[in-house]
Amino acid sequence: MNLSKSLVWFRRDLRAFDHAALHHALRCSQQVFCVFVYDTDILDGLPRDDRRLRFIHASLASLDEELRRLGGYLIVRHGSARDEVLALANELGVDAVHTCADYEPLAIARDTDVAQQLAAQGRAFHSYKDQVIFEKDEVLTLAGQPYSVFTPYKNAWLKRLAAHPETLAAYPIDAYAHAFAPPASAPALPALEDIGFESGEPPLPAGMEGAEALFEAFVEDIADYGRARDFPAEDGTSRLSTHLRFGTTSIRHLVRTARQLMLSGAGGTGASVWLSELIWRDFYAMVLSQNPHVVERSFKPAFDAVQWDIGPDADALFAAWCEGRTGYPLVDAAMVQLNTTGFMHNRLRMVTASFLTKDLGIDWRRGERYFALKLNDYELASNNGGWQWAASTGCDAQPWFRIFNPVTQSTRFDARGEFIRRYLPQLAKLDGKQVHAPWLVKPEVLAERGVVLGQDYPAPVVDHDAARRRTLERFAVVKKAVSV
Ligand SMILES: Cc1cc2nc3c(=O)[nH]c(=O)nc-3n(C[C@H](O)[C@H](O)[C@H](O)COP(=O)(O)OP(=O)(O)OC[C@H]3O[C@@H](n4cnc5c(N)ncnc54)[C@H](O)[C@@H]3O)c2cc1C
Repeated sequence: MNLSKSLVWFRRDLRAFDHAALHHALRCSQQVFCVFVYDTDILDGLPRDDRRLRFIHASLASLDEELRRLGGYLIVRHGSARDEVLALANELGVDAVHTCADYEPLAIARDTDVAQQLAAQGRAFHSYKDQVIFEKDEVLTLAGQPYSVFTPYKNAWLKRLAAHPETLAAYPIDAYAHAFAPPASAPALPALEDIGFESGEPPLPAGMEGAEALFEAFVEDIADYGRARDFPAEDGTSRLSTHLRFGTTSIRHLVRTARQLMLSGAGGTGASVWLSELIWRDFYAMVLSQNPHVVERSFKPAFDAVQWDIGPDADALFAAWCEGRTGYPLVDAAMVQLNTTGFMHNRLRMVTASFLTKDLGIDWRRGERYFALKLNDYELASNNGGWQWAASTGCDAQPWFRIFNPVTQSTRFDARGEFIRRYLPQLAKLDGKQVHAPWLVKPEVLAERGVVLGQDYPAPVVDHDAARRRTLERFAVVKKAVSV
């Protein structure tokens, strides 16, 4: 390719290092422009005070600064992304638009549309793999089918990486920076208020430097990750999910580092456990791209026969779950963490998703949508995969007869109740034994500790054992249809 002018369209790849589309555009063009669009097709459905917008806004400032250091700049537009990109491509007279591939069905439809309209203007559209290590059908079973179980997928993924180590090679930018179009009359980046959102601090350190600071701190303790990652009161995980979601870090950089730590022995057992988590991310991206029906329906069609509870009682239980009023402290503390910070620890995502579907009998799609609204790191593939796993409707799912007991999970993973007390101060005076199931504590003892059930903290909205029996009945419709 030998192009005169190119436009790089940034979406969920807000960085200026190890960036596939930027690298290719710079290499093959004489002049490269960069754009990000605050896409009204996505933003119109969001609340005006959205933590993710604050993260994006801060990350764009960091991206623009880095692009300027390299000799370029970022153009930021607000509108329907497909219209804005087409208009800008026309305005600048570029030969091609370059992007990093997105595997979500709506994004694929948008990109196909943009590619067609660009073609009609005589311009090319190039899309490059960037957000995962292996995409689409790059890792298949020996029979040429997509995997539906994680462990064999992971083994095949590792085998493919061993055979193709060049997959992890970084896409250099600096060496080709002379091709950046200089920032002649670039307007300042718009403030969040200019696009109808409230401004404020991002929910976590944003931008490339925010990601790198988190990663460096995490690597110090990565050896202990295999143990620490299960305890929500500990700071035992990387917290990089939001950065991976918006591409302020590079998945190749993370995998390369994890592998180096494994090879050198410096990462103990933790580095390989952490690498597995990154492979889960690729797995769910693959599942979505190979099975787009999961967006609306169960991965396993037989599970569409499950009848979830609906009606006013189910609505009231759903509201109690959303607001952290179920009377099960670990579930409630987790929901308060989500509502107040936009983050929820992985163990608690499993516990709360299991509770909604198996204890309250509510459709996983309602929970999935709530998480989508609240999570800073929300991404369709991992969220859908996680929910279908917990609801037992997905690939490699938790079998429906293994139902998390919210009290046992609490005593096991928050033994001293530290996490619960952090998010439910009304239970702060209960000791490590009482805090997991306050309804089992004598009312006079509770009262001494400042808690009246039903007043300071709710009584449980369901009885777990009875709910468990109802769930087993609910799943009886699929018992014969599938083998587990
Ligand atoms: C019901 C449910 C919903 C979820 N929704 C999302 C979501 O919307 N976005 C999201 O990024 N993750 C989601 N996860 C996966 C996981 O909970 C988060 O990735 C993790 O908690 C993020 O914290 P961390 O960055 O500290 O993770 P770490 O433990 O440090 O893991 C490193 C990275 O590996 C990836 N990862 C870890 N666990 C998983 C997993 N189970 N599936 C896929 N990728 C994983 C993430 O990119 C994560 O940042 C969901 C899990 C469940 C059970």
